[in-house]
Amino acid sequence: MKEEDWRVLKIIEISMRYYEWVPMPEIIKKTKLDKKEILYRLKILDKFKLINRSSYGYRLSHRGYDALALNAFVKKGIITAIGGKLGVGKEGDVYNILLSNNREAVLKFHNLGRTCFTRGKRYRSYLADKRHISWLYASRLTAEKEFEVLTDLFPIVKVPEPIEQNRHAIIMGKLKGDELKRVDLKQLDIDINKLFWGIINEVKKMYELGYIHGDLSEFNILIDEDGNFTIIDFPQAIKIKEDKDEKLKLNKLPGEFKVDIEFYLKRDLENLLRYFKKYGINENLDAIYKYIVEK
Ligand SMILES: Nc1ncnc2c1ncn2[C@@H]1O[C@H](COP(=O)(O)OP(=O)(O)OP(=O)(O)O)[C@@H](O)[C@H]1O
Ligand SMILES: [Mg+2]
Ligand SMILES: [Mg+2]
Repeated sequence: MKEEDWRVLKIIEISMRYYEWVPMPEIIKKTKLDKKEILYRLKILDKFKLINRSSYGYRLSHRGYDALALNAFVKKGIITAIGGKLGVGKEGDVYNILLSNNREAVLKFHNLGRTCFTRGKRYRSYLADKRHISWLYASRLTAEKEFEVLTDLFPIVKVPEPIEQNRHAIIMGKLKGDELKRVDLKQLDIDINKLFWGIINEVKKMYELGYIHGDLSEFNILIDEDGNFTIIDFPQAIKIKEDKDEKLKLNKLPGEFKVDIEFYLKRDLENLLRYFKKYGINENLDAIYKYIVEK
């Protein structure tokens, strides 16, 4: 791809703030290229499936958005190679990458709207007042959110190191190990009770820093063969203070926000208790909840 191809693609990206389908006259006006050249560039972009077209005009495809983020990382000299897919989540794909300092890392694309928007509710707190949200905007917002949370938590809490963010993509430190869900803890030479309390203590630290994970379960904790664990996947994290402010703005009684915090935190804890019950850990939800929220 040539510089002009990227230019046309970026103009389409920018114009999508105003158009569902960006019309040709707009592309001509903004790129200052002539129509013949633009048509040629669009053909290339179309060949790589970076755009979609209709009778109204052109728009960025999900792949096109991925390409723009990737190109930005490459141009900044951050990424030198991209490898295989590590995982396909409901909201995005995770790839192995190589940084320019030869360090391995992972790249996570947030792709909201590619699948259905069933998790929409969780995002409502920060998308509430933005009408007509496009997947483009929503995906970028969740990536920014996840990056911000990781930045606030790392390295105090055991989470991946945040490295870079661009558009809907974040680069973070690569972790060894597998999802708890896919590991048989009995096969590991570890103290399961210690692991459980280790995770609970991370949740407590997270809470003290003002966050609730919001989707904590055996799917979002990675563990290596030595029993070292890391908590991942933060786009839906709940910022305790922000929630408080939001509710106060809506003229709710101060007591009411506590209900939400308690609900989300207890739901996370219930997931953990359910998982660890299979390994003979029988702790009481209210007692653990109290342990986390008290100073
Ligand atoms: N920093 C990392 N290092 C190694 N592997 C990772 C890392 N981050 C994510 N993964 C892998 O990619 C998978 C998907 O990542 P993550 O859970 O963050 O994305 P998601 O799309 O939100 O997934 P879900 O649909 O489960 O919510 C993880 O389950 C894990 O296997
Ligand atoms: Mg996940
Ligand atoms: Mg997730």
